[in-house]
Amino acid sequence: MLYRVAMRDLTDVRYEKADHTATVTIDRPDRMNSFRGRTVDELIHCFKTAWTDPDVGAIILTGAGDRAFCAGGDVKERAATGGYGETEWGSFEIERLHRIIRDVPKPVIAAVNGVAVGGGHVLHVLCDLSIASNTARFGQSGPRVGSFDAGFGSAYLARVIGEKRARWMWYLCELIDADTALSWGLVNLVTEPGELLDTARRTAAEVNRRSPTALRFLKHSFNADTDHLGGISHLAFDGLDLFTRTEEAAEGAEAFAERRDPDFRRFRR
Ligand SMILES: CC(C)(COP(=O)(O)OP(=O)(O)OC[C@H]1O[C@@H](n2cnc3c(N)ncnc32)[C@H](O)[C@@H]1OP(=O)(O)O)[C@@H](O)C(=O)NCCC(=O)NCCSC(=O)c1cc(O)c2ccccc2c1O
Repeated sequence: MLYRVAMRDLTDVRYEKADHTATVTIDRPDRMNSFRGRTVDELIHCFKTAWTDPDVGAIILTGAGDRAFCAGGDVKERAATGGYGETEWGSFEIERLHRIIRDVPKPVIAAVNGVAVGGGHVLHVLCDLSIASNTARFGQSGPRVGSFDAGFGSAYLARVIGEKRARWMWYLCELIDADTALSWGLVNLVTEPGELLDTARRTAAEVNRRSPTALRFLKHSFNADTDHLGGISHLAFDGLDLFTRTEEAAEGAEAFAERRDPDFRRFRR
């Protein structure tokens, strides 16, 4: 079934605007703010709304509750259905969301209020700035649950924190804490949990005092240096689409849903 996203129909995401700052909140706390197809469509809708609103100068991305910023793709949905559910156009638009976060000509600030893992970790990495609660944890989990992000999610991450650390994150699938993330340059600031949103709003307010045209050109120029990774992402998402239909990927998702360790031994080549 297809549907059209409209602001009044948002179910998975909240959109608020105050003091020239748009706050986009992933609102699925019972699933650790993981995303399904509809969540991604709604996020795109909110980012486009903020992009085209001349009254908005900066955007904050955060998660509902105090446990999770975003736990990536909804693995339970994938284990049950093999996909990420209904979408506006029948396609899972995560690659478009990545592009919009990079391309929107306004600074995007991640307020990481809890765990940022898998595709949720990629979202904060793509934001211009990241501010974390001291309870936040960060990691990649694809090789544990039968997935990967071989474009911005790996190569751009390596650009941000260095090759060894990025490979460690992807190969071991361990979570790191906020202080380690700060020391790796993965986040800009760490705050007390209760001060996170105020700090993000204050940062957005500072950004809003700067020349929007200068910021727009700076963002594009920062991006230009790594934009070729979009081509790799494109290739990798097509590869991931094929991979998620395999028994190996299903073993990862099913093991997560069944709360057991995956057994990938039979897939070694
Ligand atoms: C996030 C965790 C580290 C949290 O651990 P913790 O011990 O604090 O909490 P629980 O494990 O007990 O979780 C609480 C509750 O939330 C449910 N939950 C957690 N994460 C998810 C999720 N991703 N999807 C659905 N549900 C989730 C969990 O089952 C519990 O529910 P109960 O009902 O049992 O209480 C830890 O939970 C964790 O490691 N989660 C999995 C993280 C993960 O692997 N994410 C997905 C990676 S793959 C991905 O993100 C991805 C991204 C893409 O862009 C894709 C694009 C195209 C195709 C595929 C893609 C893709 O796979």
